[in-house]
Amino acid sequence: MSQDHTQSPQPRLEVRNLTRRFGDREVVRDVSFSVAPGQVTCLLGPSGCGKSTTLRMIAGVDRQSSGEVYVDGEMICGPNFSLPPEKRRIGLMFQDFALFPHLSVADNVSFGLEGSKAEKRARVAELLEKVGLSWAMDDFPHMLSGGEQQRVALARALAPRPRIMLMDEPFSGLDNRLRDDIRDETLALLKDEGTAVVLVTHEPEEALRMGQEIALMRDGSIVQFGTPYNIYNAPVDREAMAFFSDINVISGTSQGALTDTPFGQFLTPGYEDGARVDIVIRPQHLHLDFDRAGKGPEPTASHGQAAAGVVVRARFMGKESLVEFRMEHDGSILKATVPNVFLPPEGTRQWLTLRRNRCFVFPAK
Ligand SMILES: Nc1ncnc2c1ncn2[C@@H]1O[C@H](COP(=O)(O)OP(=O)(O)OP(=O)(O)O)[C@@H](O)[C@H]1O
Repeated sequence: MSQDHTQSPQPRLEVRNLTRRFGDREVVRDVSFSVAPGQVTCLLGPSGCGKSTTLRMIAGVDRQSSGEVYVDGEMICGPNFSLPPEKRRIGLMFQDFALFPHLSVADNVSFGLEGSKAEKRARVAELLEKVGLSWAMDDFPHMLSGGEQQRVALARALAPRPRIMLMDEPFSGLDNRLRDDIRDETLALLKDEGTAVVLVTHEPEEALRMGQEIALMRDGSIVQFGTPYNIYNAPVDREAMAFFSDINVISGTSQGALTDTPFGQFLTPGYEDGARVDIVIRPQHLHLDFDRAGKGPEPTASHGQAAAGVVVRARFMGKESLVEFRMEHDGSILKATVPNVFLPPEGTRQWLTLRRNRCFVFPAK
């Protein structure tokens, strides 16, 4: 059974049970989700998981094997019906957007617009103002920077007032600082226009930053759907957790619904006696006990008991430092991020605790 990721009230875009087979391989399997006007849903996942194929089916440039797509409640493709791409009122924006080099910025934006000359001129002026490029109206694309060209492409995609915008890694050609600015501007503009957006990315930071909702995909299926907060803080499995950050794994064996670890006992309800379990935690939720080298802190309800490890590596990374420990109890390596410039010297012995409410229990791999 596929999960229903649709929501009320009526969504602008609704994708129901989309499946795409190439030969006997299902590259997209039973994908369902919906997007409200002015909202951004990110399709996030590793290369080859089926994100672009999903987008291509919504755009109408690829045909689904089964499933349906609705826009404002009207079916645009289904078992015996497929509206041609140009009739779908769907805007597209890809990484290798191509502006017409021989047309001015204004003509690029008005290309494909219908209506009187005056109407077109007004819409072009409105959009160029929104993307901050009124001054470049008469310039040609080669006279603009990469970021400016991207903004022209956005204005051009938005000019015909698409109900939906499909974006496939649209920002990956830009350098970091520029990318952050353009992402934020783009979001504001899309919201302002009330466009429903599906954004494909393989970068977790981009999805967390851009999406009101994230569909995490793996091997053609959505494995988790939710707000960035929930996807990050309540991962469905170990892979979903590891997709967003480094993880630390503390292995144990469940006995009487409890698992003993050097960090104290964890509740592991639902696991049979003898089942191997992994307690998983992100590096920022490991705490270092700075004050009492040599003598561990007392156990607490929120942090459990402390286990000792020796610093094997400490790296300064700007806002935070990453410290790696070799644990005394089993020689495993645990990583902790420390939110300041504190860099303990290699070889220092320290006590570590885990924030217990940030630990997840998953079946051992
Ligand atoms: N026309 C096709 N014929 C056969 N297989 C295809 C075709 N198009 C895509 N695939 C396969 O479908 C799978 C999903 O591809 P898709 O491009 O949707 O993935 P993706 O998640 O967007 O990856 P990327 O981020 O690398 O673009 C891949 O294994 C790809 O090889």
